Amino acid sequence: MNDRSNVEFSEREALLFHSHDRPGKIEIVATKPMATQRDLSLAYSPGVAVPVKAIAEDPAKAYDYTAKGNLVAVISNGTAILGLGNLGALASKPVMEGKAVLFKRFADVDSIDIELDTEDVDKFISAVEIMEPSFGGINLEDIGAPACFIIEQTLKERMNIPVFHDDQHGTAIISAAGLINALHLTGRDIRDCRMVVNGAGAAAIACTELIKAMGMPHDNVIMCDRKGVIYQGREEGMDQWKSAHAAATDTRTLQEALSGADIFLGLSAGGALRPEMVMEMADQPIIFAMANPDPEITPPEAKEARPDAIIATGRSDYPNQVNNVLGFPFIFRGALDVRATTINDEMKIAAAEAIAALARQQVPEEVAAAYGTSHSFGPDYIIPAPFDPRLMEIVPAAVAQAAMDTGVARLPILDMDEYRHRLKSRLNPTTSVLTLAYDQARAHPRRVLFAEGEEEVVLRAAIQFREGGYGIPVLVGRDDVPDRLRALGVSDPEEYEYHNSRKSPLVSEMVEYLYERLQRRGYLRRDCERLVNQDRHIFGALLVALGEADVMITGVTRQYNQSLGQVMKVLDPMEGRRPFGIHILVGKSHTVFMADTTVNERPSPELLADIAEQTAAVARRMGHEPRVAFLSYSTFGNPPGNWLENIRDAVALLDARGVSFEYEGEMAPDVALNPKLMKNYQFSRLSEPANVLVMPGLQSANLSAKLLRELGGDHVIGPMLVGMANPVQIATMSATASELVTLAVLAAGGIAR
Ligand SMILES: NC(=O)C1=CN([C@@H]2O[C@H](COP(=O)(O)OP(=O)(O)OC[C@H]3O[C@@H](n4cnc5c(N)ncnc54)[C@H](OP(=O)(O)O)[C@@H]3O)[C@@H](O)[C@H]2O)C=CC1
Ligand SMILES: CC(=O)C(=O)O
Ligand SMILES: [Mg+2]
Repeated sequence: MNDRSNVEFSEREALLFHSHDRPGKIEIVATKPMATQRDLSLAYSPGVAVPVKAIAEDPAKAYDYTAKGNLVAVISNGTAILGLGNLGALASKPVMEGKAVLFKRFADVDSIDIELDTEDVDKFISAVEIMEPSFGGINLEDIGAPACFIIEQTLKERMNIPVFHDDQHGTAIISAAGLINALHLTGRDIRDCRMVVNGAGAAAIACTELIKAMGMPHDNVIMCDRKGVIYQGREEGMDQWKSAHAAATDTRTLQEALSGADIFLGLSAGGALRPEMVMEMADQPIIFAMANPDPEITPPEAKEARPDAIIATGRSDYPNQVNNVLGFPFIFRGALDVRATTINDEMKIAAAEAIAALARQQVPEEVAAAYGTSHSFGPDYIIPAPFDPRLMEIVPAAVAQAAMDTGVARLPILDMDEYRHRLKSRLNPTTSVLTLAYDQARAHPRRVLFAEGEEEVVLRAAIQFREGGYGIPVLVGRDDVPDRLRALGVSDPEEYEYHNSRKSPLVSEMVEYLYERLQRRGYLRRDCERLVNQDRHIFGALLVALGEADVMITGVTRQYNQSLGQVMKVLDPMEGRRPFGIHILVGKSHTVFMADTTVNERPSPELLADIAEQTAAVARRMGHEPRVAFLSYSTFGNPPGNWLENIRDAVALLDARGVSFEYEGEMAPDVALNPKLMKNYQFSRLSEPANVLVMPGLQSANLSAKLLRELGGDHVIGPMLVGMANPVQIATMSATASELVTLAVLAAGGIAR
């Protein structure tokens, strides 16, 4: 299918993708149980009559009792399917289904595709306008110009929900965001640039209008269509929308128009821009070849002709994807959440600015990983990737705020911070659990020591930690730390504190400190000197011990137990505590805490009881009412075995201690977690499935945690080390930067203790 980009697939593969399993890309999933007769009576007749009457009395109640408020129709007649042209309503269905699933994937907006088999503008309008009761918003898609302008304008006037032609405004918003950053990088002022737009259809006209509204003078823009330059006085193939952009120019072809131009904006068809045309453009030309599926010119061709160019396409498999997918899910999210009556210009500009600003910030690790290479703001990264999780928090909030500021919000958001948290948790359950911890870390920034500052993943974590405002990173590393930070896109690496064990003035104090601790454990002074100079875990832990940092993060360069062993040469557990590890499993609707997954091989009854109490405390700190299950292969003595006494004694110890949470055991994991199986044990003291699982021993605990991490559907946080006097977190060797930041935040915020 395509041999030039870095993603290859065959036509067969594309067809199989769409046909395998269940044909197509969407299905409907019920949000209410449909298991019993009673459920059916409530969901349908007779129960359904109650909300019917309520809505008849007060139409706004439709938002409370139906899916309307989160439902968007993606509607097309297939007259301009991508850049493939007019292939009809039915052929557009795969694209419309695709848009519907993107709505869901990126912004948790429910969406359904509707293909209307008509090119008659009035019929199209009548069909859509009577759908208003069904939907919270209408996304028009792939309707050719000029019909699309009339359709959208009329529907906007007639409907009281947002109507948004994505090829026009979605594209305009994203290309404006990309252009803001490309101009920024090349030091240009929008008022002095010359731009050539190829295409004069839905997308091209809307993009040009927005860019002119942002300050580019009308006389600096030349627009071309299939017949060449749209000049003043041209009569052939014109309409009122093209005429509005006709230029006073002697040029007649795209090639002539491009001579000396700063910007090429392609919204036409694949292959329309040839390398020799690009050669004529100004220095550092900006080339947005946005036709889909094939751009006007491919990035390799453009780069060969002009190595100094900044190049963007509409595709995800090249750098700089300027595609409306970056916009429409998040724009509708914001509009739906305030029940906006429309999506106005202020909301569009707010979205463009928010997206542009995001690209100038440090790229999160999961995004860098998805790209397969590291990215920071520059010619190959002028626009965030659609799967950047920050889009979901930032863009809808900006759109919702603009809707409120311009008086089109029917349900204003009273607490914007709370709304942003809600946005994050819609997609990523981990973040809702962590939100408080992140807030806490921001409110009380602490000094966090990243002991393995020679590792790129650690540097990334330190950057994210600082840029997120979560605290002050302190790095252990050599003198190239600033250069390496700069290479990762940090503009002020000198602001980062780092300690080099070969040069640190603290070394002699550290050696004394360590020798004092280890002299009766078989260590000579010179052993201690060597440890301080050569072991970053020891050196890092000593920095914490001497008060240079509050929290320590390490673990990516060594096995867990080796890292822990070194750290414990320097730092102590809390008085009367034995450190242990917790893995936190975060699913779509549940969070489970599993312990001890990392430290104690055969916990005694006392230790099992301690682990239960302390893990319950962590669960509480993370907003969950703990229900502890002591796990075993056996449930209440069945099958009988030799290893149950420890667990029973631990349960008895909790009885004696009179703890304030539910606990029960011994029980198998399915009994602990499955409500149906639980019902077989009416005497059990757990009122609901357990959310704290105390494991009987390290073997089963560690391997369960690792299996779940590798195979399970849940997101896994941890292992989180608790019980140390100074907060220390030891990550796994496979940890990503985001995972390191999470551990740092949990430790700094006092949740992991
Ligand atoms: N990256 C993105 O996010 C998006 C990309 N697009 C892409 O933009 C393109 C246009 O889409 P849309 O505006 O919806 O479609 P329209 O049908 O509304 O407009 C197409 C326009 O392109 C012009 N055109 C077609 N071929 C050429 C050519 N070889 N040279 C010059 N002009 C040409 C047509 O000229 P004429 O008027 O003479 O017929 C027409 O003006 C498509 O390729 C689409 O995939 C669209 C939306 C978003
Ligand atoms: C991306 C898009 O909407 C298009 O190419 O039509
Ligand atoms: Mg489209």
